[in-house]
This record gives sequence, structure tokens and C-alpha cells, in this order.
Amino acid sequence: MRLQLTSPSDNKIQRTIAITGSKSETNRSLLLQALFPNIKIENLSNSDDGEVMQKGLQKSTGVVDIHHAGTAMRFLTAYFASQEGKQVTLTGSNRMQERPIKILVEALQSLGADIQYEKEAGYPPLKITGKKLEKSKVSLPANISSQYISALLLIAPSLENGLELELIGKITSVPYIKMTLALLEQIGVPSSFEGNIIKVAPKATVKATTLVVESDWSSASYFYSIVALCEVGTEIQLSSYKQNSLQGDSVLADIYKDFGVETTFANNSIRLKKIGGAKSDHLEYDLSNAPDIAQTIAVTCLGLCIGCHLTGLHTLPIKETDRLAALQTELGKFGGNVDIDSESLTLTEQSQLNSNVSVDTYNDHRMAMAFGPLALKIGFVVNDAEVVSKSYPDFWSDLKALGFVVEEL
Ligand SMILES: O=C(O)C1=C[C@@H](OP(=O)(O)O)[C@@H](O)[C@H](O)C1
Ligand SMILES: C=C(OP(=O)(O)O)C(=O)O
Repeated sequence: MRLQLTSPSDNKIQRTIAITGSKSETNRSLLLQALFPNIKIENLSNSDDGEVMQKGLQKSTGVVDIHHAGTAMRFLTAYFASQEGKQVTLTGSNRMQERPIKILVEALQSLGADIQYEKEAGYPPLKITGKKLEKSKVSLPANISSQYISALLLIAPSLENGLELELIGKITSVPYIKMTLALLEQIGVPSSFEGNIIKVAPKATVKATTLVVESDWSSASYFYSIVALCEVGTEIQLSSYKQNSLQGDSVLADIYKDFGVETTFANNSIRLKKIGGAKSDHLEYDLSNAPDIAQTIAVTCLGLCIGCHLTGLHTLPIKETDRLAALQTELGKFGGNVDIDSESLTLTEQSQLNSNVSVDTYNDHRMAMAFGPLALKIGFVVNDAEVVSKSYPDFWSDLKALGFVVEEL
């Protein structure tokens, strides 16, 4: 699906949008519910990633295909490896078969798991024969993806002796690890995270608990970008959000102050209001704790014709696409002058945006959604716009509700 995007006729938007549940909280909660069926979940994400996780958890044999969902791939690897009597081949999209999983597989194998590579060593698809995992201590590198760590922590309470992890190297995407531990705490599983050691206690049963999934903060980022690109006075209200979020991307409320966007928390919602301009024409952020908002911030800066230097982006090359390379190409089409290295991106301040651009999305929902707000500044075409369903299926209809003109070509 190719979409032509054009700015709303009124550049001073006033509107409320309900964003679906966080895919990260959803996929953790679903796994915990599979281990402890007395858990209930509210405000589940309606995303593809949530759906493939739900379907995957219902299977005991055969092929489980999780498409593009990194969390489902990593969390289900740990889940099936620890489930006696289940045997599956866990696979995903072509891109998923290029996303590394060796660190997690080796950690599980050292706990006693039976996992074999069906194609290339270190990558999905995996043939997993579930077993009772007898060991309870493992060391693993923590600088590639926090999802490997969360996957182990999620099954930890179901292991006979719980789990002790030793994390090697600089720990990346830390808030996602803390989210996992916070959800364990909500169902009454004690844990500790001190230095590079995480311990989780075993639990045969947990108390009946309802996990209420907060709406997705990464999805909220696109509305922060919209407000930043609109006139002073623009206001968008988003539900359902809370001030004490488990999601690290809630750092948006601080970061977008620099773009003149004020956040107010009230009645289970956030209100974003444009109150001024950007504080500088060159902004710098370390996003090692919030990698998923890098694309949003880069496009906001492009739209405002200001520069930025984003660091801590070492995980971007192994996400849905190589996001550093994809950003360089697509920002470049609008005239953005972008330098990248293995962990950072620098966009130079510019004077105007090129027209007649078609944005390619590389099977990456965030490439489509991050560029969406730019229509406020210049019309353009988005290719393969349906990719948004990975985390936020209603994205384009919500943009329409704000007055954006979204036409299928
Ligand atoms: O645990 C999670 O829910 C996630 C962790 C992050 O991945 P990395 O730890 O690989 O950076 C993030 O990018 C992803 O969208 C979701
Ligand atoms: C990196 C992402 O997802 P995942 O790793 O779960 O596929 C994302 O949603 O930006």
C-alpha cells in the first residue's frame, strides 16, 4: 500500500487519541499468563507482534511463525525451551532470520535446553525440544539486546531454583530489563538487580493478579513529533498513560521539552501542548536506554530544519532493518545531510526540505511512522505503509482523525 500524505488544512490540531497497549508489556504479560493462568490482562496491544505471541503460546508442536516480532522470537525461545513435552520449530520473517539469537540460545543451552539451528548457526529458525531446565546460574553478554535477558527473566520463576544472571559488558536498553522485573514484582515474584547480577526467586504459583497494560509510549512518540512540528497552541491528548511508567520511552516527556512540547498527566492520559520553539538548533541525546525513539527524534529535527547528534544507537543495525542506514538514505531524500557510524547519527542543520519524495520503509513500522509527522511540513509518499501494523495498526486512521490527508495511490 502506497500512501500520499498531505498536511491538515489547519496546522493547530486539538484532539484526543487512544493508543493501543504497549507491545513490550503485552508480550511479557502474555508469557507470564501462559506460565501462571490465574493472571488476567487488560488493554492488550492489538498489534501484529501481540497477535503472533498469543498464537505462538497456544501451540505445543509444529511450526510457530512469529513474522517480524523480536520480542516474540526471544521470549518464545525461552518459553518453549523450558516446557517439557512441547517441541516446535520457531521461525520468523526473512529479516528475523538475520537477527542474531546466539547469545540467548547459548545461555539456555548452558541451563540444559535442547535447541538446534535449522539453517544458519546463531540465527532462527530454531528447533526447540522443551525440557525441565535443571541449572539456575548463567552468564551472558548484555550489550547486544536486552530481550535475551528479559526472555530468561520471564521464565525464571517457573524454574525449580529460580535464576541468577551475570551480565557481561555494558548493559543496553536497561529500562526494558527493569520493566520485566517490575511485572514479575506485580505478580509477587521477588527479584534483585545489583550491579551486573540479577536474581529471580522460584515460584510454583502466584497470586491472582490483573496486569493493566499501559498504552505504548514508543507509539506516543509520533504525536510528540506532530506537536513539535505544529504551531504554538496545538494540543493532543493521548490515553491511557501514567506518570510512573514501566516503559523507558516515557523519557519522551523530558526530551520533547527541548522541542517546546509540554506534557501534563491527568485522568489516566497525557496532554501534549506546544508552548514554544526548539531550545537550540542542534540537539544531542544518548538513546541507549530508548533506542526505539531514535527515528522519531531524527525526523522531528529534519522537519524543524535543526541538527542533532544521537548516540547509543549500537542496537539499531539489528532491528527490523538496519535503522542507521535506512535513516541516512530516507532523511537524505528530503535533503538531510546525515553522517552515521556504528553507534551514532548526526544530522546537519539545513534550510529547506526537498519535495516529490517517496519514503521506503524496509519492513520497519518505525520508518513509516517516524516520517508520518513530516507531512505537516511537506507532502510525500510512503511505500508499504501497512508495515505500521507491527506495533500500531490504527496509526494511519489516527493521523486522519487529526486532519492529515492520507490517500491510497
Ligand atoms: O524488551 C522489549 O520489549 C524491547 C527491547 C528493545 O530491544 P533491544 O533490547 O534489543 O534494544 C526494544 O528495541 C524493542 O522494541 C522492545
Ligand atoms: C525493535 C523493535 O521491535 P522488536 O525488536 O521487538 O522486533 C521495535 O519495535 O522498534
